[in-house]
Amino acid sequence: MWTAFCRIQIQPRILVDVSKIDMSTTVLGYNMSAPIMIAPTSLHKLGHSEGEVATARAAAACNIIMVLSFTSSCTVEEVASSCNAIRFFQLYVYKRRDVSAQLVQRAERNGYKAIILTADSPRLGRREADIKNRMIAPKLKNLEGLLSTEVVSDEGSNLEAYASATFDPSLCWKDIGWLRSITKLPILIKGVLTCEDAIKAMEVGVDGIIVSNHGARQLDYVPASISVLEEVVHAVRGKVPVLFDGGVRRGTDTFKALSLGAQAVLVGRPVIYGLAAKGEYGVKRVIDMLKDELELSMALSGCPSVKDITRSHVRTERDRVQSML
Ligand SMILES: Cc1cc2nc3c(=O)[nH]c(=O)nc-3n(C[C@H](O)[C@H](O)[C@H](O)COP(=O)(O)O)c2cc1C
Ligand SMILES: CC(C)CC(=O)C(=O)O
Repeated sequence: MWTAFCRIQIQPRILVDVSKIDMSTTVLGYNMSAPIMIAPTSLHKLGHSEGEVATARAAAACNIIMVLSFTSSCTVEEVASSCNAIRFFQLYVYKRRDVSAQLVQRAERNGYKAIILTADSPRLGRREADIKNRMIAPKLKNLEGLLSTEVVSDEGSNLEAYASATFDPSLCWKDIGWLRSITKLPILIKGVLTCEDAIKAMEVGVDGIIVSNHGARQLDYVPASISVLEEVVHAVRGKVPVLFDGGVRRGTDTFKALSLGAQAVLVGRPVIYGLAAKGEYGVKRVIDMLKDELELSMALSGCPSVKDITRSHVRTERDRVQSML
């Protein structure tokens, strides 16, 4: 993914008044200090004893939106009562639909503002490190009293065994209607990589799209998500917001994704690294670094505000090929 970002050049404009840089923006009408969000990642207590509560407090301190994973270590309620961060809730749909429905309804009751349906995981990808290390299955506090996620298997990845036992591989487009019937919250689909799926998502009436390849953890040989962002943006034609994740490590990466039409980026691994290193402070540092780098990139590109970042501020490989024809 990093090499895909490297292939995109930035085309700065000079002699623009950049004495003030405004990174603020909105997603689904919620204000944020910068177009950077926290991607849903599971089990934050593997990184730090305070888990998602620390992550959420950092999101609140930075005034950015956090997406809580369905497979979080802390409960929906614990995270909600820990701070005033704007939170979205990521959903996996289980074979036991009633369990997923209860989680959605708890999220709604506890002030989460949107449901992010992760649609790229009917099954778990073949994660060979997890198989070799005999990855443990998560004990999910959210599901206490609802469903046991303990899978007893002596070999391979217990995470994979857990996913096979619980995730519903029959989930399909018509089920967006089911999800609509159980919540009033906006629904965003995470895992779109083609314009065909972007069009289908709009046909079933989703409120937003997240271009993502799940951090390259699912299917090998899918494209780097940054390389398909633009075609999805074209297909969507501004009808719903398009968010982006995958490989954002620098402010320049955020700048490139915004130039190609993303409304905001989500960041996965860097947040977990910051959490593991220094808890809430570590996550805040990671976000502050990404914000500082974006601010400088905007200044040096002649973009005083997020809306000033346009398609003509980047040059992709396709642009270079076309200019040679
Ligand atoms: C350790 C880990 C756990 C993840 N857990 C989830 C999850 O529970 N739900 C989900 O939708 N995506 C999950 N993802 C994918 C992220 O939401 C995101 O798509 C991806 O990590 C973005 O790429 P980045 O890590 O390069 O920023 C996970 C990713 C990682 C690295
Ligand atoms: C528990 C897992 C299925 C969470 C996930 O989405 C991931 O590890 O990529």
